[in-house]
Amino acid sequence: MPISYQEALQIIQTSIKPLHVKQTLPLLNALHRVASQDIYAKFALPKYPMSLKEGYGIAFKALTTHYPLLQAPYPSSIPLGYGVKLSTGSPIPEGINAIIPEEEVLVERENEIQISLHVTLFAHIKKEGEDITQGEVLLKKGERLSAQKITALASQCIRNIHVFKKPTISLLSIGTPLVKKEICNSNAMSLAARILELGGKIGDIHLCDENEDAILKAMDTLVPTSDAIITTGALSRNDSMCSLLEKKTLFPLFHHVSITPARPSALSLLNEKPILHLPGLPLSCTLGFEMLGVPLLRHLQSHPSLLPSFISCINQKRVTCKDASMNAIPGYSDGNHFVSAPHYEAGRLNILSQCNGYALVEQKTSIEEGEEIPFFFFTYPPVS
Ligand SMILES: Nc1nc2c(c(=O)[nH]1)N[C@H]1C(S)=C(S)[C@@H](COP(=O)(O)OP(=O)(O)OC[C@H]3O[C@@H](n4cnc5c(N)ncnc54)[C@H](O)[C@@H]3O)O[C@H]1N2
Ligand code: MOO
Repeated sequence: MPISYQEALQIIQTSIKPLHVKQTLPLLNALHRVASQDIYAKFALPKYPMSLKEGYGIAFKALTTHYPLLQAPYPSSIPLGYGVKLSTGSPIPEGINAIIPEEEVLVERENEIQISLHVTLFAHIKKEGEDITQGEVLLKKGERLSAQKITALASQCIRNIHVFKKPTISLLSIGTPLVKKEICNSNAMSLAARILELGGKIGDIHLCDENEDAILKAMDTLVPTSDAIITTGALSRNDSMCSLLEKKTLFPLFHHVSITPARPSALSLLNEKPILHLPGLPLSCTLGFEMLGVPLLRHLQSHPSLLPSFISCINQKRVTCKDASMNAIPGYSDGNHFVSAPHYEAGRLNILSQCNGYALVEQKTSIEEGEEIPFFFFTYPPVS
């Protein structure tokens, strides 16, 4: 009896330990890595109020249009009715409460400006701490370092950050036709590329025949140098991977999940290292990885949530679901609408290259046109 998808996720969360191995890296080398501690702002930015325009700062005085200009060094506070010349980014002297951009000045002389009576107080002034306040959290433990997050860290002169070690994932492709080179190992390359995209490292990629001894031997070789292993293939009834799990030679934390495709998937532990077993059929393998491998990788990297973010999309074309299990339906979304891939049977190989994500639906016989469904982008937020 397969367990539900939610139960499988819960088992990943509760039975697998996140890696929690920390390293310190220079900021740029840490791009896309997961922070292992909160990082706080050491100081406020800007450090002082600054002008956002080339022009003049004035200490506004009602009904005044002529402002004599003071030269630096300024008095401790600019008296009402006086002005100073300022550049973009200049600190604003005490007492200045409005900026007049130079193009709005009516008459510009060396010692005096003439402006209109209508002045907007505090316009074009960036306040102290408006960008970043002292003590503010810039990056949270578990958050991934993006180019956008780097802006804030670099502005604080932070050069090195503490991140979690990348999980090293090894792949074991099971199949005699693979060993005999009758078929090319597209599953391993596909998973390896996806693991790299998700911030993992690839350990070894091994091939082995569909026999129990060969599988166990290969796993013994891979375990010491890997944080986790993914096997593909030989999960059909009576196949060697399936029987190793059924006999509990490899103790399954779960085996058979109520998901479509990739129902025969399993998770086991060998020397405390997680082994995810995915089917060999290419689309079952890749979508099984999205449903179970992505959460495992996120968990190993201490992500607070196992599933990536999703958006709600309006289904554009009726889709029939295979059964009531959690169905992953590959397709394309423009951010608002969803269209499923035309044919996505488990054995198909090159479907996902025309998709940018998948919808997840459970307990449904069909998804009607106009129905709202959750959609997961392969890369979130989507690139291009
Ligand atoms: N009688 C039944 N048959 C099947 C059942 C069932 O309940 N009763 N379950 C089906 C389900 S569900 C799945 S999923 C698959 C699981 O298949 P396997 O994991 O045993 O797949 P393999 O036999 O290893 O491979 C099948 C096929 O896939 C291609 N393949 C395999 N590995 C690779 C690779 N690394 N790169 C590229 N392509 C690969 C290849 O064409 C294999 O021949 O079982 C159903 N059957
Ligand atoms: O994993 Mo299978 O894809 O349910 O045919």
